[in-house]
Amino acid sequence: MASLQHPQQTLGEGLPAQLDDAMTSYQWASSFSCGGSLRILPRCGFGTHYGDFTSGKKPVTCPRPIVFWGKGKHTTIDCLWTTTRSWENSLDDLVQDCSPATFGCDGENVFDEKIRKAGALAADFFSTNFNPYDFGIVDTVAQELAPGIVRAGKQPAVERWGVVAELYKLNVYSAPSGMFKPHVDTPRGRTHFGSLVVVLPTDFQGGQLRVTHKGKERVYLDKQWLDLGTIRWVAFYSDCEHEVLPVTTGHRVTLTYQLYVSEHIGGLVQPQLQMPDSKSYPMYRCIEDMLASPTFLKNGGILGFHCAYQYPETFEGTYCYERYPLTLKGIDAVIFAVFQALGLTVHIKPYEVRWISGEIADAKTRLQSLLSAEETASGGLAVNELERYCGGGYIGDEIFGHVKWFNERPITNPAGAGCLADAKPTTWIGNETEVDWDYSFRALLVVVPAFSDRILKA
Ligand SMILES: O=C(O)CCC(=O)C(=O)O
Ligand SMILES: [Fe+2]
Repeated sequence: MASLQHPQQTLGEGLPAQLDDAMTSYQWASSFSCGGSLRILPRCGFGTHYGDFTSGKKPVTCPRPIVFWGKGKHTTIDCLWTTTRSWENSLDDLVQDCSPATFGCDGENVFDEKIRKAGALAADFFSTNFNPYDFGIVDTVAQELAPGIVRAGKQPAVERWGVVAELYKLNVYSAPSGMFKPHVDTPRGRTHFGSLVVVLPTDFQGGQLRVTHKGKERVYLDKQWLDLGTIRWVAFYSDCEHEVLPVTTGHRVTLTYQLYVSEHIGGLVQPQLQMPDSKSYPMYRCIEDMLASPTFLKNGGILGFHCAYQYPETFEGTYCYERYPLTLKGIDAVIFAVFQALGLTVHIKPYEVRWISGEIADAKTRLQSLLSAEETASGGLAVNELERYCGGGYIGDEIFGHVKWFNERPITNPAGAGCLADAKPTTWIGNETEVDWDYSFRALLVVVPAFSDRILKA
């Protein structure tokens, strides 16, 4: 019996539609990218930048960034520091020592200046004094994008989780036409979720970064003239399509990092960092009311949510699923967290779009079907089969035949389609080729007991 009763319970028919609305508005308001800036403050004499953090009044500043590369070469990157530095190399030296940047396309690293015009130094060919951990950048990314608002429930090891930023490349996009056409970043493993771009303080124009997700667009780095002498950074979910617009003057020099969720970095992330209370999401109340309604999936069944984002997947199949909750992004993490907080089991199953065939019912019919009383014996069997998945075992895709879908199946990310239509006969480009990992969709499969057995956690 449902332990929670709300007045809305009698309005059973409208409840799925309310949840649908709450999910839509959350998606409109939620982040798939974030960014910030950091002022460079040259130091004279003694003293550190970190000491200032305690005052709470001064903005966080950072020292001039220096890049070291080649045999003893180095240059300080600060366009406001105009004095000639005879003891250093110039920015032009750095630009010249970069190799032409490639991108991944159909399993190969391809060089094609119609898609990407840039220079690159791989992380093992340079070093820098700039460290994004020092200025709260990684902490901010963890708070804004961290999929890890969800802890993987039963595992104590997951108490310490956090975000790791792995230095990947130095890139230079130079005038008159340095750019990178729309693409998604190549997935690099199960816990990979995003990309961080740090733009060093050179003087350039153009070179905005455009990131899109489900029709929403954010443009970063579009106010250079205000930002001379600052380091700017942008982080985004790497399955979201993005592009670097043409650089019209100067050199745009960036450090790029791969963002991973990590469970074992202890000191870097405060274990006491709280996940938001699941009850604070508007979806919580909708879901609670829906489950408390006797008309909602009366005889129980598997309620399916198609995830809004795509996730790295490898050929080995759907094992190691215990880590999946840590990497859920945005609304996907919220839906997972809410059902889990209410005491229901939620399984995360990757799939390819072609596995889930058939017509997609319109929203009204789909939501209405959740309130109809039919379906059952096979629903019960499927629930039992799904429970076997609990121990990390494999469950076949037949399960999808028993799922009652809440939302519509997503369409494949059209990354690069626009530019590649002219350039190459393919539909997918990444920032590097990668044969072992691909983006796949995921479904959240919620095991909903029959109303008579439903006990919700308060
Ligand atoms: O430099 C940027 O703003 C983004 C670069 C990028 O998309 C990439 O390196 O994959
Ligand atoms: Fe990219």
